[in-house]
Amino acid sequence: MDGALIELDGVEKVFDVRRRTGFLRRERRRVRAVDGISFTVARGEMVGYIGPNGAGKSTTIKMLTGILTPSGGRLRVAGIDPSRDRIRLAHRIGVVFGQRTTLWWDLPLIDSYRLAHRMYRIPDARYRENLDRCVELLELGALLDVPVRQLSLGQRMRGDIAAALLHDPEVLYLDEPTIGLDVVSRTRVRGFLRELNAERGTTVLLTTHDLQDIEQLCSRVMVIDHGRLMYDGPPAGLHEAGESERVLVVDLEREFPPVEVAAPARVVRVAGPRQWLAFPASQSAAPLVARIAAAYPLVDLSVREPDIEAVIARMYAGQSPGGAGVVPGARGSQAAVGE
Ligand SMILES: Nc1ncnc2c1ncn2[C@@H]1O[C@H](COP(=O)(O)OP(=O)(O)OP(=O)(O)O)[C@@H](O)[C@H]1O
Repeated sequence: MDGALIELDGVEKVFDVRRRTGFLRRERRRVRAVDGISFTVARGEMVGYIGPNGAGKSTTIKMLTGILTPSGGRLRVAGIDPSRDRIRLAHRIGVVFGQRTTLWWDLPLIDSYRLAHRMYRIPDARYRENLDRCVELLELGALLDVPVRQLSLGQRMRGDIAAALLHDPEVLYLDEPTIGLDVVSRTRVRGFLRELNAERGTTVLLTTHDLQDIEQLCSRVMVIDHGRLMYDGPPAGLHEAGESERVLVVDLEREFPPVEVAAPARVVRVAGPRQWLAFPASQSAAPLVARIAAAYPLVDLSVREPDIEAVIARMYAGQSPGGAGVVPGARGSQAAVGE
């Protein structure tokens, strides 16, 4: 890592929204989608950017690509002001929006790549090399001649990731890259991103609703809510800051009273032979499982991860000023202000 590649200093984005409130009446509201965010991302970092629906994630990414102009603050990507120099920046960044495709719907996959080759004026040898590598690692070989509209969601997503990387971007923004993917596709996409980051040192900023994406890929995560940065630190600290819990579900041979386990683990639900035990997400499930298996006839078990909304809700509840990674003054922000 040599210096900051992404720099935000007090960045804001305010939208003016007109809403019909009656037959002839309209109300103007100002929505503060991003409310004074500051952070830097160093070259080679792989950072998660998470938050509940409407938190301001996509708005931040759109400002980082130059699609939206900030209402205030200072923003630089690779030393470039994105909204002023969008074309020059486009050669340095790659963008994947999980819910939309940049590929040509009716054309075979390879045609979108040929187009990128020309559009970005990628040297022939470099294009060939990058394409071969993406085709191999993302297993796209059999799909190159298939029209994009015939691809499954997972295949299309892999196709989109390759398209974003052909011009060797230094930064890759990924907006929900694993949304709607099955387990196999998700694992493949995560494996590829890990390799890309390790081998090429590509800086990755990833928004997702899947906490496992963050835990498996990122050494740093930022949480945004109501347009403000709530947390910036390691993923493990996220659980500590929010004291979130995982749930161990055990199936016993028959009905039992609530199983006896040591605090802070506790039984939160019993239904016939099945019992649900909550325990801190920062702790391993292994000792708990061992204890139950030693004392009860255990038939089956599974562990449920907390979702992002639950982690953030607990973070609000348990937020202590100056706690590890919790951004001071983050609480009490307002998403919208009236005029
Ligand atoms: N073009 C726009 N005009 C008006 N309001 C907008 C616009 N884009 C976003 N917003 C509002 O700004 C806020 C932040 O939206 P944003 O899409 O950045 O959230 P998000 O964190 O990406 O949410 P999600 O996880 O649902 O994609 C929301 O209140 C949203 O309604």
